[in-house]
Amino acid sequence: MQASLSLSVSNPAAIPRSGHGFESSLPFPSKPVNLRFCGLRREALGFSSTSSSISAYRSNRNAARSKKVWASLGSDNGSSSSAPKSFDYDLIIIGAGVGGHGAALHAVEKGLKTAIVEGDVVGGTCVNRGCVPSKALLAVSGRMRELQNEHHLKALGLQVSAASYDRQGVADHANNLATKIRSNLTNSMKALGVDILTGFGTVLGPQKVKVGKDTVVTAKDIIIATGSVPFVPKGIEVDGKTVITSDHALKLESVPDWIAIVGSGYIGLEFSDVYTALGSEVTFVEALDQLMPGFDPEIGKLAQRVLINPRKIDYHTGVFATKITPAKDGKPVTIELIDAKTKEPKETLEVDAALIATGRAPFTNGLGLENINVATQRGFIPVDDRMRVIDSNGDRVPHLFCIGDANGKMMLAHAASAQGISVVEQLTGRDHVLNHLSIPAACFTHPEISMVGLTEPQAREKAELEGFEVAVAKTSFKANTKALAENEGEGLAKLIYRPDNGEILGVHIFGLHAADLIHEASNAIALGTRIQDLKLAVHAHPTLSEVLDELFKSAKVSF
Ligand SMILES: Cc1cc2nc3c(=O)[nH]c(=O)nc-3n(C[C@H](O)[C@H](O)[C@H](O)COP(=O)(O)OP(=O)(O)OC[C@H]3O[C@@H](n4cnc5c(N)ncnc54)[C@H](O)[C@@H]3O)c2cc1C
Ligand SMILES: NC(=O)c1ccc[n+]([C@@H]2O[C@H](COP(=O)([O-])OP(=O)(O)OC[C@H]3O[C@@H](n4cnc5c(N)ncnc54)[C@H](O)[C@@H]3O)[C@@H](O)[C@H]2O)c1
Repeated sequence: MQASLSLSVSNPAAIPRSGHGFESSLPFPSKPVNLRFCGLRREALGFSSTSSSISAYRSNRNAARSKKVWASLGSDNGSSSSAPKSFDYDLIIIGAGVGGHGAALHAVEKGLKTAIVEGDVVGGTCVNRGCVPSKALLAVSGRMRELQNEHHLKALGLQVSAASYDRQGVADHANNLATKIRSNLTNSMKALGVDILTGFGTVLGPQKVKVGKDTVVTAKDIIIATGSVPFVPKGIEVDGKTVITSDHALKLESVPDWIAIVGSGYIGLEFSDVYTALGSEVTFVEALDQLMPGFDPEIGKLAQRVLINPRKIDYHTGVFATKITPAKDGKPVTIELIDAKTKEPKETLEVDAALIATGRAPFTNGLGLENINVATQRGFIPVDDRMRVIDSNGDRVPHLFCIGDANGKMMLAHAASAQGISVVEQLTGRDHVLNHLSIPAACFTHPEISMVGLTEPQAREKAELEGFEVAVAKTSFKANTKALAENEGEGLAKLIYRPDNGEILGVHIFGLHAADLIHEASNAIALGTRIQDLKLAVHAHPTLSEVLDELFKSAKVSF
């Protein structure tokens, strides 16, 4: 079940094929271990290393609580002979992205003495090169789109003279937001007493981590949360100017007149929204037979009608971009395409720029996994459903967990964080298995797309295998007062469910604020709430949430 889910989110075509190189955005210059880190070692020996009395109090309290935690863990997590007898920390997390951050905050809340190791900057992909700056650019593209839509403005009785933008101003908005959120994340960890150790982390052996060149720290448990980097297929030359990945695109150093976007998944689609709003023409190159192959097909079709067809976007599907050469000496970027099935050469495109959005590769190089007999699978660290790392013999590695993009289960920020929280729950005495089918996903285009659970084809396949019936209910945004008041009636919500017992199998939404609306459905799946109970829930009028109210009410449950 989980395997098929992870494929639906992180498309199989995007998973790096073995032997393909990828561009790492994490060169990790080896940084000297900072003073803060040295202080932590003193703390481990009984000295207070923090200047604030609150932190000192928390640290002592954590240490006291952690003794209890260790005692309560029993022998299940048994350690190998080379394992240390006492520990600097209860928990060390390698990687301070959103996954590591979520795990760290929950760990200190639960009383664990916690350190987080970061080789670059706090916040990882999401904060510095992902969710955060991309959503800042999308906030701009949403407003530009609205201000440029005369028909829409006229329907609201508004008149606005030509909208324009300052590229550097837009870029600054994205960069400033990333800086602000990075600082929030750092401060939240410091305030709660998480020790931030700067340097590249390597697993030396059971319960032992090297930070930077030669500092060794020990912990009862270790979580690997080292994330991912853009995956660039072999044959594509990235110069960072005319052939770029999302790492470069988020800096918005230019807005090309014509840009090819290779890959029509989340990154491709969101950037097509940004670039077309800022005036670029976009050409999609997609290996599979349809655009947006990861979405429910009906939602994908609607998205194509609204997000692709009316915009300055054309596309080539069923083709691989095999060779891409950056612009040079007045010559354009060239993109050689081959038929995805026959592998016959097709055409060569000439464009101003190309954005490579062909998925992400786990960043697990240099982690020292060989020291603990763990072999990666296409770079991903194998884990079980409790995020416990599995070694080359198929056995659990005691005290070692991996969360987030590095395990490849679901490459989303909130999934990484939820996995981290789930691990901490286990470490502090409460067994917990995260239901990945309850984790929502959203694409922040205008309008937005969101989903949770299975697509209709996946649900029908499962139903056939397990022998139950599937039903589908739909509601349109056209019948929703709030959406019509906003002149945003284009939208659909779709519910896939079991009519025999009212179980929700999947919900897909395309429309205004779809990313916020999905949580009623995802929480219902997480908590096991059935449709017959949701039908009785009350929604404020007039709100967009009534789209889901109508959706649940229109389902025919024979329970
Ligand atoms: C353009 C873009 C937009 C996105 N938008 C969204 C979105 O809107 N919503 C969403 O849910 N997801 C989004 N994502 C995905 C999201 O960013 C990732 O799923 C998420 O960042 C994964 O978190 P993580 O903690 O596993 O890893 P990361 O965020 O990648 O963090 C890993 C951290 O580990 C550090 N590290 C790596 N190796 C070591 C080592 N050996 N020692 C020390 N430190 C190390 C890295 O420097 C990094 O800071 C987006 C991604 C991209 C690229
Ligand atoms: N809003 C969000 O939550 C959000 C936004 C951006 C990124 N992300 C995450 O980041 C990850 C990476 O996003 P992404 O869009 O790069 O990956 P993706 O897996 O969503 O899409 C990659 C696309 O590229 C196509 N492709 C692969 N190789 C190709 C080639 N050589 N030629 C043509 N097409 C090719 C694939 O068929 C697929 O459609 C995703 O797993 C996603 O979860 C999430």
